[in-house]
Amino acid sequence: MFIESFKVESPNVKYTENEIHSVYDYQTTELVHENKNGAFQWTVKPKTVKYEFKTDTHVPKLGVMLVGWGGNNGSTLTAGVIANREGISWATKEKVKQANYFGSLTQASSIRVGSFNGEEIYAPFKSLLPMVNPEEIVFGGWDISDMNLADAMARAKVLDIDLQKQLRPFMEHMVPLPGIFDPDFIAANQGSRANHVIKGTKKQQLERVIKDIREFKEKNKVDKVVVLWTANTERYSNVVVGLNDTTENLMSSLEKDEAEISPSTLYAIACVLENVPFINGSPQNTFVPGLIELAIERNCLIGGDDFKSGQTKMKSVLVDFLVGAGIKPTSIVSYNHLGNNDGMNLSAPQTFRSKEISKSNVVDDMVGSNGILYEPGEHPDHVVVIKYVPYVGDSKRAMDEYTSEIFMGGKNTIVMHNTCEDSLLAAPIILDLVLLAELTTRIQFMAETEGKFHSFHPVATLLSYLSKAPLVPPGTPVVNALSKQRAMLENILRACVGLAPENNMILEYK
Ligand SMILES: NC(=O)c1ccc[n+]([C@@H]2O[C@H](COP(=O)([O-])OP(=O)(O)OC[C@H]3O[C@@H](n4cnc5c(N)ncnc54)[C@H](O)[C@@H]3O)[C@@H](O)[C@H]2O)c1
Ligand SMILES: O=P([O-])([O-])O[C@@H]1[C@@H](O)[C@H](O)[C@@H](O)[C@H](O)[C@@H]1O
Repeated sequence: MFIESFKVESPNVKYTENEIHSVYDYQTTELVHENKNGAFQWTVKPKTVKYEFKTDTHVPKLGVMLVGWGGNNGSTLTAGVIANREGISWATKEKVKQANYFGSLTQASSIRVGSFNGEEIYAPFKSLLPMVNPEEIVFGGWDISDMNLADAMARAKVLDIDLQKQLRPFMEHMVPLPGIFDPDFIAANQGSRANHVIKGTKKQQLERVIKDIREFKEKNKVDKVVVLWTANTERYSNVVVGLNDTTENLMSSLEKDEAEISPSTLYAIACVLENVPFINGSPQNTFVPGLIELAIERNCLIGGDDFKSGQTKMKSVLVDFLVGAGIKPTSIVSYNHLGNNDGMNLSAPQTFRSKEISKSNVVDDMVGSNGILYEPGEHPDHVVVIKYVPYVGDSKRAMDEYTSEIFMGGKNTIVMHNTCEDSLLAAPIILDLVLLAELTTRIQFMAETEGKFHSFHPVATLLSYLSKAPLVPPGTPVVNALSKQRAMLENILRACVGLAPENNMILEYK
C-alpha cells in the first residue's frame, strides 16, 4: 500500500516550529587486527555511537543557475519543470501524454515505512524531509551560445513538438548569461557555438560570474542559489605543484591569468567564494586540489562528478549483482553512439578521455569487495567506446557485453542494448542533485563524542548515487554500487527523522 505522508512518533524525535531534532543510535563496528598467541587475527567489535541530527525545516526559495543552461540537459530540465508546474498535456501519435518527474529519485521513488495488517506500506521518498518543490525553483544560468531557451529546446530535439509549442511562451524570454569560453578545454567543433562569451582575464571572468550570481539572487529574490555544471565536458586540467595544488597556489595562478585554469574551475571558485554549492555534472577534474582545499576551508558544498544516467548506471547495478552473487566478471565492453552536441564534443580525443575515465572506474569498489573472485590488483578487462553518429541525436544507443566466469569453468555472457534517451534521463538527475544539495545544507549533526553540531563534510558524498565518479573527501572510500549508494542516502535521511535504516529483514514475518 502507498501512503502520501507520515509523521514519526518517538521519544527520539522532536518536531519544533523550525526544525526536526532526532537522536539516533548508529550501529557500526570497530575492527582490531592483532597478534594473538603468535598468530594475527581480525576481531570485529560491534559498537553503537549516539548521534543527534537537526534539520532546518524552513524550505527556502531556491535559485538554480545552470552552466550550459542552453544545452540539451539544461533546456530539457527547464521545460520539464514548467510542464509539470503548468500541468501541460500534449498529443503524440500514440496518445495524450502528461508531464511527470519519472527518473527523479526525490520526486518519483518511494521508501518503505513499515507493515500494516500484513501489508507493506510505502511513502514518497520526498516525504522523508521537507524539500524544495521543483515548481518553485527559479532557473537561470550561463551559456556560451546566446540562444533563448525556447529555441534551445527546439535545437535539442528532445521533446515532442506539441509540447514544445505549449512551452515556447514560457521559455522564449529566458536567455542565458554570457559564459566563460576557453577553446583549449573543449572540442574545436564547439567554437561555432560560442557567440556569447565573457571577455577579459580569468580573474575578470570570475568576478563577472560572482556579480551574475549576486544579481540573479537579488533580482529573483531567492533565499539560496545552487550552481550546477551541465556544460560541455572539458579535457582534464593538468594538476601541477605550484599551480593548482593548494588554494594559495590556485589563487596566485588566477592573479597571473594562468592558462591552465579551466572555465569549470573558474565557475566553481566563484561559487565557493560566494558560499554557493557547486555541482559538476561532467567528468573533468574541475575540483583540482587547490579548489577542494578552498571549499573545505570555506565549508562550501561541492559535488559531482558526471551524472550517472544510463549505461554506467546500469553497470553499477549489473556488476554489483554479479559480484554479489559470487560470479566473476572478466570482460566488460561498453560501446555507445549518440548524435547530440555532447556526442560531438566527445568526438575529440581530449574530451573523450575525461569521459572514458569516469566510465571506467565505476566497478573498482565492487571488484575490490571480493577477494574470492579476484586476486589483489586483478580487474576485469574493461573497454569504453563512444562514437558520434548525428542521425540518432539525443537518443543514445548503448551496447554492452559482460562476460563472467561461473561454476566449474563455465562462462556466462550478458549482452544488452540500452536506448538511453540522454537528456530525458539526465534532467531528473540534475533536479535531484540540486534538491538534495540544498537539503543537505539544512542538516546539522553531532556524534556523542563531538560536543557541537556541524554540517556534512563540504565534499558531498551524499550525492554519490547521482554521479558516475563520486567526489569524496581525501582519504575516504568511493562507493559506486548503486544499491549501496541509494541505501546510504535513504538511511541518512531516515536517521534525520528518527527512522532506523531499511535493513529488509522484516523479522515480523520470519
Ligand atoms: N545523459 C546525459 O545527457 C549526460 C550524462 C552524464 C553527463 N553528461 C554531461 O552533461 C553535459 C551536458 O550534456 P548536454 O547533452 O546537455 O550537452 P550540450 O552540448 O547539449 O549542452 C552543453 C551546453 O553548454 C554550453 N557550454 C559549453 N561550454 C560552456 C561554458 N564554459 N560556459 C557556459 N556554457 C557552456 C554549450 O553551449 C551547450 O549549450 C556534458 O558534459 C555531458 O557529458 C550528460
Ligand atoms: O551516463 P552514461 O550513459 O554511462 O554515459 C554517457 C556517455 O557514454 C555518453 O557518451 C554521453 O551521452 C553522456 O555524457 C553520458 O555520460
